[in-house]
Amino acid sequence: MKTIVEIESLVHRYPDHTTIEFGGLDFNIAPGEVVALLGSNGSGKSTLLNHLIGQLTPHTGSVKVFGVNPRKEIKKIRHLLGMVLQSPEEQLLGPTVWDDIAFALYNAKWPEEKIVERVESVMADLSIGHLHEKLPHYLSGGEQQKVALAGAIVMNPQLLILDEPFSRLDIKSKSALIEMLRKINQKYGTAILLTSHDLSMLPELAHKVYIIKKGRFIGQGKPEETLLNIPLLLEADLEPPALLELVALLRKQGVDLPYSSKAEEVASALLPYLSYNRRIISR
Ligand SMILES: Nc1ncnc2c1ncn2[C@@H]1O[C@H](COP(=O)(O)OP(=O)(O)OP(=O)(O)O)[C@@H](O)[C@H]1O
Repeated sequence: MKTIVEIESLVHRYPDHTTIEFGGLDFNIAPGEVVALLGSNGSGKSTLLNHLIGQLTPHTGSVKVFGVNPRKEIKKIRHLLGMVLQSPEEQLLGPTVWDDIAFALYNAKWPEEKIVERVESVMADLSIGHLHEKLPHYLSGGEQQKVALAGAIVMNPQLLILDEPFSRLDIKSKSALIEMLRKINQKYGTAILLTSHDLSMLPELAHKVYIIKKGRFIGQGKPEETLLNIPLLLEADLEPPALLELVALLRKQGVDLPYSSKAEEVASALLPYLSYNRRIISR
């Protein structure tokens, strides 16, 4: 299968000699794939993302993104990448929200009317149209995250890299972001790599999940397999979402439940079992 991201025997060494050896299962991303990288604090997620965008130099091993070494040739692939890193406020450089989001389009010399059309459509998708005159510096954390995301998707990247995209968002904004990422993925075939500790949001979004522990990829698969593998999640110090844990436990007891992070779906699959038992008890 064609891949757009590959790493091989990657070892990173920070100046203080903290060393992360990425290993275990192969890590790769195919065009149009939505990949969630899950791991506890310090497991190496941000380090890996920084290698993919050419911010770090491998101690040994290699990284390929769209077939090139991002550390050496980022200019060749920069237009294919959109990213929001862990401190989105550091990415917001325009004097106003509107300028910030439009920045890459002006740089790419888009005609003015196309720029206005595109920026307005992205702002509407993220429900941030009301912020257009605001100074990015004075936005709330969640608003900054959305503005940085708008700046990342405005050029229709082929790979969107998101470090903890849900961390500052309230529940309504999280669901809206999931919806939007799904839309971008389906409409434009944009591949997405995101990191998260919050597993409850992923079942509806990710095509593939990697579980990382201290640089080692210890699990990989479809979310419905990986996120129901409770021992694997616990081994990686990840908190299994309560509903998925319940589904996994009841499935082991032979109860036929769907893989879902929606309580209503699990509840309606459970109801027939409950009414069957109630009939037995009342006899
Ligand atoms: N600049 C640095 N200098 C030295 N060590 C670092 C540096 N940045 C990260 N590390 C160390 O590298 C390891 C991996 O860090 P990384 O930030 O990649 O983890 P993470 O999985 O993204 O964690 P989190 O979920 O907390 O963001 C940690 O042990 C961290 O202390």
